[in-house]
Order: sequence, then C-alpha cells, then structure tokens
Amino acid sequence: MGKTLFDKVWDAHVVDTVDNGPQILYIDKHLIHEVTSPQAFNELEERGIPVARPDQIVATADHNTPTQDQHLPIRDEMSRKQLQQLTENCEKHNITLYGLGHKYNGIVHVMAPELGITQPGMTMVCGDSHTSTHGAFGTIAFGIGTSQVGQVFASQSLLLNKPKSLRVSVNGTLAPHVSPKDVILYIISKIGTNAGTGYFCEYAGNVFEEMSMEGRMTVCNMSIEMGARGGMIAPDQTTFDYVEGRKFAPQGDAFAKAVSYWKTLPTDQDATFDKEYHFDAEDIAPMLTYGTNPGMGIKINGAIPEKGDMTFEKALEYMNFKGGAQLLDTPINYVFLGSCTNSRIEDFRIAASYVRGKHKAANVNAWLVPGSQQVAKQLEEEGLKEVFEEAGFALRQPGCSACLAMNDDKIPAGEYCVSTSNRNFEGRQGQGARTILASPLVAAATAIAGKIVDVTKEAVA
Ligand SMILES: CC(C)[C@H](C(=O)O)[C@@H](O)C(=O)O
Ligand code: SF4
Repeated sequence: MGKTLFDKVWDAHVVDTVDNGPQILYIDKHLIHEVTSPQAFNELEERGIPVARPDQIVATADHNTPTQDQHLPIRDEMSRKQLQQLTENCEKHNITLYGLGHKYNGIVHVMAPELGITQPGMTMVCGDSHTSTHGAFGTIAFGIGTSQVGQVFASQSLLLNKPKSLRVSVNGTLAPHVSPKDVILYIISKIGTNAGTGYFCEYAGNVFEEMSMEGRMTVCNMSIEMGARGGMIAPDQTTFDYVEGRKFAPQGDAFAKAVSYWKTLPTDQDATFDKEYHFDAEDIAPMLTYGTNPGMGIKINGAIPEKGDMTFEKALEYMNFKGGAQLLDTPINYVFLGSCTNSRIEDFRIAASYVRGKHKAANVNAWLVPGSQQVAKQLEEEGLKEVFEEAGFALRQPGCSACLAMNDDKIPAGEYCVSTSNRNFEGRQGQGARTILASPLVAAATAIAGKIVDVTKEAVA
C-alpha cells in the first residue's frame, strides 16, 4: 500500500518503537520562544541534564514583546524578565537567539520559514500550537507542551503515538477576492473545531497546489483551529523556489540533492486516509467569524445562523450579535493586520493594493504589525510602509501583538476588532474585546470604510 506524505516523513524519523506502543521520533528543528521555554530550562537544570543538540534549536522573542520603541528598555516587568531569562538560558546552553531588535527577530512561525530554517521533510516542534504553520513546506510540524519541550531539550526526540490521517481536498477555481485565509476559515466553518482531533491533516487539490508559500502557511497555521495536531501540503516547485537561497537552506549541490529527496515525499496515488473531506473552490467566499471560536464563520454577505446550541447562544451574547443578522455594515473601530496567520509580505501587498490612495475611516484604529524584522524591511523597500502611513494606519514593530494581547496592544472591552489573526476566543485580544476573524483584504476594506463592507463587490488590483 502506498504511503502518505505524513507517513514518509514520520517513518524517516522513527528512532525506536515500543512494542504495541508509542514511537520515539527524532526532531530536526526545535523552535523556542520566551513564554513556553523557561520551565523546561528549569527542569533540565534541576535534573542536571545538558541540552542534547543546541545547534538544532533556534530561539526568538515574540509573544509579549512591545511593538513600539523596541530599542528602549522594556517597561513591562513580566515581559522584561521573560526576555532576560530567555537570553540567559540561550547563552548558557549555546542556543542561537534572535532577540528583540535583531534583524532576524520575529514571530517564530514567520521568521523560521523566511530564514530557510523550515525545510521540506523535516520534523519540527515548538512549545506553541501554531507550529502547524511550517507544515506548508511538507514538514511534520506541531506544537508541544512545556514538559515535551524539556524532553526535546534532553534528547532531541519525542515519545509519540502516531496520529490518524485526514485529507482535506479543495479543487476548482477560487473567486478573485477569496484568499487562503477564507479557504481555511470556510473549511473550519464546515467541519468544525473538533473534526481534526487525533488527526494530522494533509491539504490537497489544485487550490493548494496553486497557492503561494505564504498562502499555504496561512492555511496550515489554522490546522490547530480544527483540532488537528498539524497540517501539511506536499512540497513542489513553489516550495523549492521559496526555500532556495534562504540563509539556512542547503546551498549548491546540497540543495539539488535535497530537492531530489523532497520530490519523493508527496503522497502516493494508492495511499489511503482515515478520514477525507472534499470541497469545491467555487463555494468559497470571503469569510467572517461571528462567534467565539474560529468555526463560527459565515460568508461576508451571509447571515448568522438563526439558532444554535448553548455555545452558540453564549457566543452571540458575548459578541452582541443577533441570530439571523448580517455582519455587513457593522461599525468597526479596530482593525488588526498581523499575527503568524497573516503578517507576511504577501498579506500586506494585498492589503496595500486595496488601501493605496485611500484613507482609513475616522473611527478606526488600524494597526499593522509585521511578522518579522525582515517583513518590516520589505514593507519599506516596496514602498508599502508609505502607502499604509498615508492611509492613516499605525505601523508597529514585529511581534504577536494584539493576536493575544500579552503586551500593551489590547482591544478595549466591548469593541469589535476585525483581525487577521487565528483565534476569536473570549478576551483573546483584551478583556471583553470582540474579535471578528477575516482575511487581510477584508480587514483593509473594513479600516477604510469604518464598517464591514462586501469586498466581493469591489474591484481589486
Ligand atoms: C503562548 C502560546 C503557548 C500560545 C500557543 O500555544 O498557541 C500562543 O501562541 C497562542 O497563539 O495562543
Ligand atoms: S501570532 Fe498569535 S497565534 Fe501566532 S504564535 Fe503569536 S500569539 Fe500565537
């Protein structure tokens, strides 16, 4: 029987198998950040265990970093301490850290791919659920808990039960205003936030084949929001072209050799999956969420369902929306363009193409937070910084920012925020804040209009 992409990468990393039990998987790359690493370092120290492969670990500071005045000492004590601790731990254990202000600093799931740290066929982990992002490269990448972070520090491997396999196929032609974010929000709205529990997902079909790497990362990023441990897309020429020439990618002959291996990874024709879903691209429209989990999504010109269960009712109450209502024309005072879902250069190019020559509505606070220093630099080089500044957007420095509001970037209670991030949980963007998830295009259009508008009726460059 044929093998799936997941099987091939998994099997290539099995170090040992417990009879009828879990397997020990070798981990190629371990990414760490300030929030989930300190306890793991402490545990190692308490037990006198050294870090097994410091050269396979890369650290960044992203979650609670300020997005203004990053050159100044951090005011927030908790944030300052966490970053200090990360710096000390990395120094002590010889781990490369791209700390605040470093030219490679950024959100872990943005900076690692852009540096070529993420490569097809790898196993990658991070103490962070959106590690699934890296699956866009045909990589087994998933989030782990703090005790597992310790396991990987100590052994560069993990004890794991092999997950079941799930394939989500989308074929056909997407309408012009439909972006990768809409594709994944649509999928989750259809299958729910638990459909992937216990599974590792592969996205297949011409829609993903035709997507850029940025788009594939957006899709894989949200795999965790449908409950899957991770999501992957078969590596192809788009992947190889993206990886080639990046700082930590193999160079010259080594690259050619790697590509010939990567080409063997796509799922075999006769491989089977434990569960499959199929969708038509023609059915997908720009999406919005109306509730408090990413599965509560509707088409931009659709209506909120009339009725639902307790979770639904509670969500509507929190969001102050009515069953059966449309979201179009809802006044919006906050727009957040950022997060590891949508803070790559392509996301901002799309937003800029809409914003160019326009100005944000007077009621809107529009924040644009690049995913990394390199993206920030690109914004400048491509003249997009100017476009956004002229439109009245506030450009901040890289970090997770209002995606989870661990720093000062909080949405006030009761306010709606159209956000390009991945989670709309209660209080996610600040206590009492109401998040509406959307694509960069929809977020940009909202900022200009000061309310939700039907982008499908607009011409897009
Ligand atoms: C802080 C971190 C552990 C968390 C995660 O695991 O995803 C965060 O990144 C998030 O998006 O909620
Ligand atoms: S940007 Fe948001 S989702 Fe991504 S790692 Fe940071 S907090 Fe988590």
